[in-house]
Amino acid sequence: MQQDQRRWLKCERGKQYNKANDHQSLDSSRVASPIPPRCLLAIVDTYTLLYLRNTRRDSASVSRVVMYFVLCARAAALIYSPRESSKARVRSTPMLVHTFGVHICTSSFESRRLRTSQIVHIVSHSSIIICIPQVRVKWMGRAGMRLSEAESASDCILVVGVSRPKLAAAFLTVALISLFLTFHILYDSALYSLHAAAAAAAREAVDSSSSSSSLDLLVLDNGIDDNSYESNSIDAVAAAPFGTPPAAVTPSLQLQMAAAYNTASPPAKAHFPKTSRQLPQAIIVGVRKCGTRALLEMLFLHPQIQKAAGEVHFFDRDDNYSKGLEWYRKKMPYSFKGQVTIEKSPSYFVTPEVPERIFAMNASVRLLVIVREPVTRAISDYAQLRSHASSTPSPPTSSFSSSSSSSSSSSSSPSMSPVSSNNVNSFQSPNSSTSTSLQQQQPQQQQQQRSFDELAIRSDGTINESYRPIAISIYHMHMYRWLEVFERRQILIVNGDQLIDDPVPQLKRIESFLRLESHIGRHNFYFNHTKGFYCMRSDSEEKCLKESKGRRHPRVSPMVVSKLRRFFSEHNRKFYDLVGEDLGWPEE
Ligand SMILES: Nc1ncnc2c1ncn2[C@@H]1O[C@H](COP(=O)(O)OS(=O)(=O)O)[C@@H](OP(=O)(O)O)[C@H]1O
Repeated sequence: MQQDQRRWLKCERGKQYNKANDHQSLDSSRVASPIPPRCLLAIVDTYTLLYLRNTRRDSASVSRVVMYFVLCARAAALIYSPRESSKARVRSTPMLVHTFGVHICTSSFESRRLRTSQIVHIVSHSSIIICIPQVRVKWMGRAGMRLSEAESASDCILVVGVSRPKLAAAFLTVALISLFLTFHILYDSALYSLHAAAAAAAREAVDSSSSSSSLDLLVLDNGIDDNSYESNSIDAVAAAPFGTPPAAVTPSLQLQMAAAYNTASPPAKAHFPKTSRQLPQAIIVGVRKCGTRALLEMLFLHPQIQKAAGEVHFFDRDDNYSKGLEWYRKKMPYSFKGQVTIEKSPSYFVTPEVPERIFAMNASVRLLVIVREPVTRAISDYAQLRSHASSTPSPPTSSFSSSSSSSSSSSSSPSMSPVSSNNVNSFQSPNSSTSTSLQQQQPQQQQQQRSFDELAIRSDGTINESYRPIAISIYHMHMYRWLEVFERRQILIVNGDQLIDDPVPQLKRIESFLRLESHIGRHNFYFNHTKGFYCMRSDSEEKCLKESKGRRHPRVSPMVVSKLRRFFSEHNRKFYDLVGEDLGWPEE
């Protein structure tokens, strides 16, 4: 105790000394005598205190040796470069003390700054005690800084510096968050790689299954671009005049599709613990060529959204539907609890049975209907049909169905009322086409060689409403069926034209519709001038949709366009009334 008191006195004496010599250069002769020989100057900040507290002085660890050299260098810098700012030095000095093995004694220091010249002086004499204030060691008890009874009495240090617990806490928080994020990113990328590997394996399986078949019609893309599964099948159906049974998908092709899809499902074991395949809580039900793929990919930027690969066509194809919900569930991606699984199959929108089937699966499902200005959509549809017709080899045939026959059959087709039982099949996709033959594709393929103008406007100048690209664009004819089954609040109408021009506002609407936190923002997009569309950017990659999205449209005569717009204006108004939103499409 006596020793403690002596040390205390020394500190106090130093304090007195400082008071007396406030802002004066130190006179070493005046302070030399009462000072124990091993006392050194210490300028201690919070981190050093922590370090001092947690490191045993007698441990000869590598870090201690390294520290010794570092501190000696710093001491030299301090002594020989007095012109450096005192602030920097005050920060760098404390370790000196630790290395030279000094203990800490504290006192109620008065507030006062140590001048650079003083520090230099102190260090060069290395045997001075001055108690300098501005020590606010808030988070280390004073007891922790006092000498214990057992310890040597010869050491004492000067404590100068500023304790910064808040800064330390901030650093610690940032460090912890960075650690957490790093871990999260690693975990995410591992998850992504596993899924990618599963998808690649699935694609390989599909490739091999389709290449081994005699018909090379099926191109299944399990990833970003969807058109594959839909394109060949639905396009063929779409090419048919409205109201005629779909003709493109042969039984053998259907079998291939089913086989391909069976093999295409990712291996059941490729998933993380705590993930499972969920039936979709939200479905993009259409409309074809309105940006359904872009919408799904953009939504997939949201961490809470998982998307099904490709198009599942569960509800619109009887053969798929007959396989049951478990089959459908297995087509869904693995998801964590709380994530929303989304599927998109654009032909759901126009297939009469679909609303009730979806309702039977989940009465509270959320539905997204993306629409686009109807004439542009029809032209886009035509462009796709034409592109696929030209890339699909024509079977040898001499038969050719003239345009008038197609038109007349269309005009005599039943009205589009879906409640008519005759009409149920009119929009039915490939599942109902099992009785059709390959030959029936021929006129459709050849039909696509004709111009849009010819196909959309009959020779007598009337609109060919039964031409499928036109028929699909008459949105209210399909929409009302959905509203007979679902409440309006379960359906969100997405503006496909705006999604092209400026995706973020539409995506924000959807996030809120799906009750998800807002996450997707402008940082997720950049405009690709070559493509003429927005492309996506996430932490890991930048991605544009492939060429089949954003095709060059054929030239359509302005007269035909304005004629079609006039035709659609009344239908559009009916659609606006039905959904209670005016999408502002041009009427001329
Ligand atoms: N960001 C972005 N990049 C590329 N394409 C975009 C994008 N956003 C919307 N679109 C529009 O999406 C149209 C294709 O629509 P779908 O994906 O619904 O087509 S499909 O029914 O699945 O075949 C496609 O139609 P076309 O331009 O006629 O090809 C695009 O206009």
